[in-house]
Amino acid sequence: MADYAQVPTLVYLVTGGCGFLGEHIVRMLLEQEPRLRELRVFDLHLSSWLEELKAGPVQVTAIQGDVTQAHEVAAAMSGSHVVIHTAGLVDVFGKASPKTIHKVNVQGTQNVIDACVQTGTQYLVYTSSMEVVGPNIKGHPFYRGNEDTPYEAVHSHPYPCSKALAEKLVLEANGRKVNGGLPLVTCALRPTGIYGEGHQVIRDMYYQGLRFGGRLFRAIPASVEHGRVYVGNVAWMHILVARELEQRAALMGGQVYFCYDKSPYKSYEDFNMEFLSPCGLRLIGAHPLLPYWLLMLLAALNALLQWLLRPLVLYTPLLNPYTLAMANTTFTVSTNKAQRHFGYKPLFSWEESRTRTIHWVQTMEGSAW
Ligand SMILES: NC(=O)C1=CN([C@@H]2O[C@H](COP(=O)(O)OP(=O)(O)OC[C@H]3O[C@@H](n4cnc5c(N)ncnc54)[C@H](O)[C@@H]3O)[C@@H](O)[C@H]2O)C=CC1
Ligand SMILES: C[C@@H](CO)CCC[C@@H](C)[C@H]1CC[C@H]2[C@@H]3[C@H](O)CC4=CC(=O)CC[C@]4(C)[C@H]3CC[C@]12C
Repeated sequence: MADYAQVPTLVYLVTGGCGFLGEHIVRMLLEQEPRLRELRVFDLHLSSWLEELKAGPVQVTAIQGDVTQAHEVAAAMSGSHVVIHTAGLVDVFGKASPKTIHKVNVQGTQNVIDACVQTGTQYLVYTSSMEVVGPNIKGHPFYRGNEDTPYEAVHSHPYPCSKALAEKLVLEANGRKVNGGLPLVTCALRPTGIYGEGHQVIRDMYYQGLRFGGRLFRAIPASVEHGRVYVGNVAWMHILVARELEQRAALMGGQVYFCYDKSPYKSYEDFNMEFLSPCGLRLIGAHPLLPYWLLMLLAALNALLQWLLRPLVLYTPLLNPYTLAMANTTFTVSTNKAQRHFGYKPLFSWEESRTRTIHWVQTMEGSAW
C-alpha cells in the first residue's frame, strides 16, 4: 500500500456502509483515496443512493449481508485489503434486546476478525465508541481526558458493554497471522457523540421542537459538557487510519484513538441548538425547567411503560434512565494522539461543520425553511 501515485489496486470493504457514519466514509473514500480500485459496501439494508455511486471510476459493489452470519462476512471479504468495520446496533433507547445488541456488536465483530484471518485481509479499522470508556454507571465526569487518562470504565447498559467487548476483541487480534502468513494489523477509533447530516437524534429533536411550536425545554444544566465530533471528521480519521496502517503498523497496530475536532464543548442540548436555533427553534429556560429528581422519575416511568407495553407496542422515548444519566454527565476529550501517530488534522472546521449541519436541517422534510 506504499506508493500513493500508482494505478488503483486496493479493495476496501466498509461494513455498515449505508448507516449515518458509514455513508460519509463511503462517499469520502471515493473522493479521497486515489489507490482505490473497488469499494465493497456491506450492510443489512442497502440504500438507494449507492446506485448513483456506481457511475464513477471506482467499482462500487453493494453487498446485502448480515455481520452475524460468518459465511456472509467471509464471502464479502474475500480478496479485500482493508476492512472498515462500522456496522453496529446503536441502541440506547430499548429498541433491540440486549441479546441482539450483543450478537450484532460482539459476535459480528468476531466474525469480521475471523474473516480477516480466513481471507488474508490484513488491515482492520474498527469504529468503537467513547462509551467504551464512559460515562460510567457512577456518573463520574471525564473532563478533557485523553486515551491514557485513568477512569473507572464500568458499564451496565448493553450498548457500551457490547462496544467494550468488541473493541477488546479487535485489539487482541492485532498481530494474529492471517491466511498467507502476514500479521493482522488492527486499530480502534472512539468517536465522542457524532453529529452532522443524517444524525437521528438531531432530526428527532427538530421534529419534537416543531410539534411544541418551535420550542424545546431545557432538561440538562448548561454546565454539563459533552464531547461532540463532526461526522465528516470521523470519516476522515477512518480513511487516514486505513491509509497509514501499513506504513506505521508497529506504532498504530493495537492502538485506540479518540475521534475529535474543534467542535466546542457544550451541554448536549446547547450543542444541538447550534443547528436548531438558526432553523427557528428556541431552547426555553436558562436552567432545567424540572428538578433532576423529577426527570429521573419520568425517565423511570418511561422505562416501566416500555416494559409494560412491550407485548403490544415498542415504546422508545428519548428520555430513559440511561440517556438522562448520559446527558447529565460531563464527558469531554482533549488529545492529539491521532495527530502524533498518523498526522490527523480535522478536514472540516467547526464553522464548516456547523454550516453543513444547519443546511441539512433546513432541507429536512416539513422544515419551515
Ligand atoms: N452515532 C454516534 O454518535 C456514534 C456511533 N458510534 C459507532 O459508529 C458506528 C456507526 O454508527 P451510526 O452510523 O451512528 O449508526 P447507524 O445505525 O446509522 O449505522 C449502522 C449501520 O450498520 C448496519 N447494520 C446494523 N446491523 C447490521 C448487521 N447485523 N449486519 C450488517 N449491517 C448491520 C445498519 O443497517 C446501519 O446501516 C457504530 O458501530 C456505532 O457504535 C460510535 C460513537 C458515536
Ligand atoms: C434528556 C434529554 C432531554 O433533552 C436529552 C437526551 C439526550 C440523549 C438522547 C443523548 C445524550 C448523550 C447521547 C449519547 C452520547 O453522545 C454518546 C453516544 C455514543 C455512541 O456510541 C452512540 C450514541 C450515544 C450513546 C449518544 C446517544 C444519545 C444520547 C444518550
